[in-house]
Amino acid sequence: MVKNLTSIQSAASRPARLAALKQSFQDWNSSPDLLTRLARRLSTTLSLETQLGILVEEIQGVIPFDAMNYRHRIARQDFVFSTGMGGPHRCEYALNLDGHYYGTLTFHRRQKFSDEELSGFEMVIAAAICPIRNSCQFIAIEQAALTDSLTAIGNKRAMDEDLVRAAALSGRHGTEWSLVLCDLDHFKQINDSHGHVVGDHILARTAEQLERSIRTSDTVYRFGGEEFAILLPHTSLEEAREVADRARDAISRIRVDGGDEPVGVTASCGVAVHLSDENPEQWLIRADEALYRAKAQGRNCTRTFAMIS
Ligand SMILES: Nc1nc2c(ncn2[C@@H]2O[C@H](COP(=O)(O)OP(=O)(O)OP(=O)(O)O)[C@@H](O)[C@H]2O)c(=O)[nH]1
Repeated sequence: MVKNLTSIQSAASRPARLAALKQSFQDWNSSPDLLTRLARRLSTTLSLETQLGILVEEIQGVIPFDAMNYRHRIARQDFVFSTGMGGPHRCEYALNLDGHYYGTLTFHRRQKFSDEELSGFEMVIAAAICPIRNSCQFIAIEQAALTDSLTAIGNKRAMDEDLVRAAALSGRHGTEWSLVLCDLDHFKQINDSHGHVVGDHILARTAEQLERSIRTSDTVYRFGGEEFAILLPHTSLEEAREVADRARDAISRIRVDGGDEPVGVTASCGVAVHLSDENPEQWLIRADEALYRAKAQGRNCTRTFAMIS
């Protein structure tokens, strides 16, 4: 109680400082100074794209340029931002902070940049690098939350998000979406006979093989222990069935060193094409029913939902 009273009294005895704070807030909020405004605007967002757009706007006001490009590889994905058309002269800045790299910024112009302009770029980049670092780290964390750590492909959360998007897009412009569920056969036996390390190697190789057997527009996920899925845009049920059979064939060729002998595995697949007005759960349930039928009918085969309805 006494302590609280003291702090209230000491706060009340500092009106000059409060007035200075108020003034400084007003200056900060409406500052004509580029670096203050830039730092304030960049700190309002964790979208790297929005930040780079702000950077373009603010720099253009002092140093004219014809094009700006930014590129960085974040969490195994290329992030590229480009604006304008490049000129023959360029200056390039690798963004490094505390020993970490946060991408490369390149400015292009028809006329050569002067030394003053070059040092101007450096000052602006020095003010922008911390917010850019924060956005890069945010993308990496977001990506990690959607990635399966053993196989480095999308996890269940990524699959759930993509299924919602796919169900919304399905049917628009005549787009057909198919879903393949792919479950390794008797995987428990592999773990029990050869150990979890061998099992883990098989899971990692399965993800590799699945990624190799699809187009770049298709996506592979590991959504359970030995359960994988492939989401296929612009793909009919019959085409998806062919993809599933190709994936099973690729999986059946996997051989992992199991000590005495190489260890192989087979997979069963269930396929369902998205029906109009169907929600993602209903779609998933139908693909799962087809998979259940593939398991029940001897494994190492593909079943489509159409065949069992
Ligand atoms: N090595 C390894 N095993 C896992 C992992 N996640 C789940 N598993 C194992 O996967 C096995 C799945 O077993 P079940 O669900 O009985 O399926 P199954 O033996 O493949 O049988 P069917 O699917 O009916 O052919 C279990 O033994 C789990 O312990 C993992 O990350 N690594």
